[in-house]
Amino acid sequence: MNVTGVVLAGGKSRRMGEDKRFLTVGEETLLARTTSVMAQLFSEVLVIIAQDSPPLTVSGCIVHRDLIADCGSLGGLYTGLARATEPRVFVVACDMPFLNPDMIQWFVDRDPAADIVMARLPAGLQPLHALYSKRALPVLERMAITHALKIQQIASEPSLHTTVVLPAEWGERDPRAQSFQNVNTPADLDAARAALRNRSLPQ
Ligand SMILES: Nc1nc2c(ncn2[C@@H]2O[C@H](COP(=O)(O)OP(=O)(O)OP(=O)(O)O)[C@@H](O)[C@H]2O)c(=O)[nH]1
Repeated sequence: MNVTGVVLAGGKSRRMGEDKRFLTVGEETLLARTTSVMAQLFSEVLVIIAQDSPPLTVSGCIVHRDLIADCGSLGGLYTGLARATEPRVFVVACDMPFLNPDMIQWFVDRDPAADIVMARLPAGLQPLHALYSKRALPVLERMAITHALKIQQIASEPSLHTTVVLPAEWGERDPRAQSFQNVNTPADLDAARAALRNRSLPQ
């Protein structure tokens, strides 16, 4: 479908206090959960790690190091987009325990003419469950150079066509917005594990 899947996995996990990628939710680590959903959808899946990260191997994925250092998730997105062999990428964070393949597919199909497809949540735009075309690369590069690292700001870039998906649209598919949740703290991790246990209970 001319889209590369990108999983950002180069964060410092400061709020968690230990490397989030290898914490388990259910049977699998967060990194294995996210990459296995992406591998169901995309024939090329890239995992982007920090420049100073120890080596990492992820089954079925190609691992790249950040091309630019110290630019946080924006640097990871830039690297994924630059390294992708397809003209567009769908990017997620490695700490999203409830990625939904149908929802991702729906985002990918939502507006083939757009340079960016991003959800608006009640708290604001969610740039790490989003589609980007390579046309966004020069803008991301400029943002990195000027250290304007809030990826959401790309949505108001006049040279790019951004489609914002509103809660009224995605909410039909995922009323609890679980697709967009990420795990930052030990309390978030406990909540994700509890949500998974509740899901597996017979209704
Ligand atoms: N490749 C890459 N990914 C990053 C970088 N910084 C953050 N990420 C990823 O971007 C996503 C969101 O990161 P955050 O949760 O905001 O940051 P974090 O560093 O993981 O956690 P904190 O240290 O608690 O802020 C996660 O998937 C991170 O692994 C980076 O410098 N490079």
